[in-house]
Amino acid sequence: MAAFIAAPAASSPGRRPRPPVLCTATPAGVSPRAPRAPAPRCEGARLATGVAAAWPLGGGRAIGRHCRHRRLGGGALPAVAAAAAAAAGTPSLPPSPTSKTPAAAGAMAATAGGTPPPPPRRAPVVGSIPRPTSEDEQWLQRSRVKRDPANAARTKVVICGCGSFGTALATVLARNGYPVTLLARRPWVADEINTEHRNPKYLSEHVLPPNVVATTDAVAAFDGASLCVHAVPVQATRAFIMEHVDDYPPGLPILCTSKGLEVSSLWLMCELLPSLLGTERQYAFLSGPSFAKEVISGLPTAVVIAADARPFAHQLAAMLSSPTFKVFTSADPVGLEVAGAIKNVIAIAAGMSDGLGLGTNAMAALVTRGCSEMRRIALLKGASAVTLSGLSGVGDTFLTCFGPLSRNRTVGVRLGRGESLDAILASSRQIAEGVETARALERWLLTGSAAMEAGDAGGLTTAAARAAIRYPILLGVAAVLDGRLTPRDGLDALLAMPPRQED
Ligand SMILES: NC(=O)c1ccc[n+]([C@@H]2O[C@H](COP(=O)([O-])OP(=O)(O)OC[C@H]3O[C@@H](n4cnc5c(N)ncnc54)[C@H](O)[C@@H]3O)[C@@H](O)[C@H]2O)c1
Ligand SMILES: O=P(O)(O)OC[C@H](O)CO
Repeated sequence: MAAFIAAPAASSPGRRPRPPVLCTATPAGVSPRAPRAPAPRCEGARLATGVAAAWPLGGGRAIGRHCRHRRLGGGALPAVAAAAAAAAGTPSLPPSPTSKTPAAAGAMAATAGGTPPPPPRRAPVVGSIPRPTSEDEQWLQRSRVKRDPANAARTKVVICGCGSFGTALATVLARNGYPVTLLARRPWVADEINTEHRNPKYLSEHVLPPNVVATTDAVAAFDGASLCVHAVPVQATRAFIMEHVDDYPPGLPILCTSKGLEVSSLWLMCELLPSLLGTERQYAFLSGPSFAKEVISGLPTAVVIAADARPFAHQLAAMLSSPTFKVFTSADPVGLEVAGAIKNVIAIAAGMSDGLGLGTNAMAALVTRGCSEMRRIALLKGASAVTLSGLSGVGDTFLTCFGPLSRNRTVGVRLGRGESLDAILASSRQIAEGVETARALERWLLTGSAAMEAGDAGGLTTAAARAAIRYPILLGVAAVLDGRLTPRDGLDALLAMPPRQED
């Protein structure tokens, strides 16, 4: 890991984006403090607004038509995203309630009851993800060659979130030779990791490699780090980052593993993190079928890392890859994240079906139709269909819906057997992200850009009526979690729906 990405060259409309500029300044690997190239221009946003303005962005996020401001309906610059989305005909998520920008406030007023925004004029663009270029392939080769033990030993990784997945990824990285520091919340947890080489709260039966250490001191944890792995649950992320925001070294790249939609903003992690930690750093997102327990046990696992800047994804893939941990790369963080969030909600539904004893036919139908709902939302958000059929899409959905280790599935099974949600959550120490994500999704589907979705939905005109037809499983899970429906009534309502053309 001797080189890292400084910034891509600006692209012009109609021209093929130029390859990212590489910074080879630091032999110790990813340097958060390396001098940066001039900020690129965000062509997508500039074209969309028709103004020759420029926004500073880090990494490869501003590459022509792949600009994240066009694809995302929120993020660090909601006004820009909304303008770009409107011009491109791509719906956007409502801005964060905490947003301070006047444009965002206006957009919120519109969502809250003013004039509704116009429906999109054309269908979202699908398949706009770039193909690997020869430069990408060269990078992949170079990255593989670079993972030599001496270099790894000088590349410190800090992991935020000392739970199951943080601990499992710490082990993967440490086995590859990287020194890892887990940022723990409790001193006794850090002490036991340092003295006994075990995480006493999560996966405690596993001995951690000696190059995994822990601390509760954030300044010490971040000091000298070349990469930060974010494994804090989605709903705790905002508070966690607000607490430590001054401790993050400028430019420290982030690899996020959390899956879900933040309830307060309705944002994905690829929108939330840059809004909290700024756009002048690289972000990548890891997902795919990967139970922490199997990862730490060294059982074969394959995941995907997505980043707007492909070389960054390649570098991270090289850091994490091993014979039992295969890392594919993608340039579609939005697709990966939408799928990662929604599969947890589908898994709750699958669990309910199992808990009710409805059999495998029902389960397969439910999961398949759940995937249709996932696909509809992902395409609305500008994701690639390829991502949805990949490891982070159906791959992780299969694992979570059918795998006995899934916490989300377990919540569903217990609901189906008649336990209350409060009792289930009170008796579980671990996070089931699908619970809060289901609530966020319901709000987004009823008030957000999905509610604006144009097209034929049986002549129904209200957003709620259209959403009920298009997203019966996702909305049904939210209603059950909220106590408005029993699992039995929810599944009966699904069965009572008239058959229609499969889509
Ligand atoms: N466990 C898995 O198999 C797995 C696999 C892939 C992805 N993920 C994702 O990784 C993320 C983390 O999941 P996990 O399995 O590690 O969860 P977990 O329940 O095992 O642990 C959560 C960790 O977050 C910490 N935490 C909670 N609130 C916090 C706060 N306010 N500030 C700081 N830390 C806080 C807890 O102390 C704990 O260390 C989730 O989004 C999950 O979907 C999990
Ligand atoms: O245990 P779950 O339901 O949170 O699922 C874990 C991971 O997301 C599997 O990839």
